[in-house]
Amino acid sequence: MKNKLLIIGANGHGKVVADIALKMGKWQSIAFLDDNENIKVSLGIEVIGKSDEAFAYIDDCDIFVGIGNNAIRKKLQESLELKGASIPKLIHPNSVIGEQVEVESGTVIMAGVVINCCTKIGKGCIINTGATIDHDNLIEDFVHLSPGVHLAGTVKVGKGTWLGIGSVVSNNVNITCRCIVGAGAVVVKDINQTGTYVGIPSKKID
Ligand SMILES: CC(=O)SCCNC(=O)CCNC(=O)[C@H](O)C(C)(C)COP(=O)(O)OP(=O)(O)OC[C@H]1O[C@@H](n2cnc3c(N)ncnc32)[C@H](O)[C@@H]1OP(=O)(O)O
Repeated sequence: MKNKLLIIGANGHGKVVADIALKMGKWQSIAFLDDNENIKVSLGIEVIGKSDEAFAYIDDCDIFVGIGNNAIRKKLQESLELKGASIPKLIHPNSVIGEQVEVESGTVIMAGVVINCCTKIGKGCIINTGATIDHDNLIEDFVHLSPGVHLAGTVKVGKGTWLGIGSVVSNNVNITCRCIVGAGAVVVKDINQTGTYVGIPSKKID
């Protein structure tokens, strides 16, 4: 771990990420990179360059990708990993993490999240505000669980899948890779085909 943190992305999601990093109190200084030249300061934190400048900071800073889009976050994090960057995990002090929970690098766990025991969360995930993940879940890399998502016990969410705000998944359900589950959907059966699913019970629309 280094004593400076660089966050790529100074927009809405990046700001929430920075807020969590501030509350963790582990870094002496925090800065942003963002490709929008019009953003000079965000949340009172300076934007010091563009995202492709991140590699110049690898020796001095921990680097975290604060971008909500799963595919873009994956691409950036994997290119940083290849260059040997130190990528932290960010865990809000007001989240509740059970015993034998594993969380990998580049994942952010936001305020009010509850993760019950024996769950594994991969790298580069977003576990957004107030989501709950019950026991024995497997959340693969670069998944986004939006605010207020609830996963029952023994759920598996495949790589790059995005669960929309307030969606719910019943126990023992598997969702495959790169799916989108719409806001408020209820998933009661396995989703084996990549696509977009909405409604109660959820049905494929795309
Ligand atoms: C902190 C943060 O902000 S984190 C981000 C949180 N944001 C979210 O969770 C947003 C989740 N997004 C959604 O639910 C979106 O509606 C999506 C991704 C499922 C679909 O978006 P699009 O592909 O643009 O689909 P579109 O809006 O054209 O809708 C297609 C059809 O599905 C219906 N539909 C779309 N979303 C839903 C939904 N969540 N539940 C039920 N029906 C839905 C639409 O009414 C439309 O039906 P119609 O053809 O009969 O008119």
